[in-house]
Amino acid sequence: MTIEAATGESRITALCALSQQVRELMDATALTDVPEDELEAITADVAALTARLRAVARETPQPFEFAPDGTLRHLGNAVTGAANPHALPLVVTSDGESVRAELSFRPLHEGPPGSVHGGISAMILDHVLGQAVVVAGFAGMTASLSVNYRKPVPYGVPLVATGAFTRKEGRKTWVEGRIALTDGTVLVEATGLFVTPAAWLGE
Ligand SMILES: CCCCCCCCCCCCCCCC(=O)SCCNC(=O)CCNC(=O)[C@H](O)C(C)(C)COP(=O)(O)OP(=O)(O)OC[C@H]1O[C@@H](n2cnc3c(N)ncnc32)[C@H](O)[C@@H]1OP(=O)(O)O
Repeated sequence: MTIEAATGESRITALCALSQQVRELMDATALTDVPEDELEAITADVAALTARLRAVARETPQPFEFAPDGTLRHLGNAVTGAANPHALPLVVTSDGESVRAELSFRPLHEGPPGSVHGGISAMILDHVLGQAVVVAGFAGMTASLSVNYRKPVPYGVPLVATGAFTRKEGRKTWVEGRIALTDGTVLVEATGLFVTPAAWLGE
């Protein structure tokens, strides 16, 4: 490994650590009960930190790229990106046929009081289904996503998200998936249609 590559990876590690700290800041913000004067002091501190980060800034998040070990990564992705504070970040694995991710939502993700926002569940399923398309050997953009909410999704509880290919027709790929408790109880189900844009195929 060259010094230049090592330096770059070392900075990426630092960026991921910052992103994790910002997630903790977001969680703490959503749950804090400190008094108003303390809130005002913290707001000023955070504003100062924001200005320091913006001193040297890019226009887009970390790109989809090859990591030094040859694997693909997208550190700026809103769902999986370790360098994006918005991401859980979700870690999706595959057995070559389907995909799976273990996850746990946080109070920050609240929609209805005491449970997770339906849009957050849909976002996770959109991504898991998209990776199921890739594992099936295809690629595409979400054209439609149909979500069926069976039970409220709790936060602070271990969950499993899965996705799998169902069928293919021309540039259209259908996949299905779900978020379930670890005992298999299904909370949310989804089916998705992903379309490979003609331009991606050079058509
Ligand atoms: C091992 C390696 C690991 C690597 C690890 C990397 C992992 C990496 C995974 C990332 C996973 C990300 C998962 C998130 C994925 C998003 O979030 S994508 C963002 C959300 N989606 C979008 O922004 C899409 C916006 N829409 C579009 O760009 C275009 O409308 C589309 C969907 C590409 C279709 O455009 P198009 O190709 O021009 O469509 P068109 O030629 O008119 O239609 C083609 C066919 O699709 C049908 N169709 C098109 N749109 C629709 C629709 N909305 N509804 C129903 N049918 C439709 C048409 O009817 C037509 O059918 P046929 O006539 O062929 O039977």
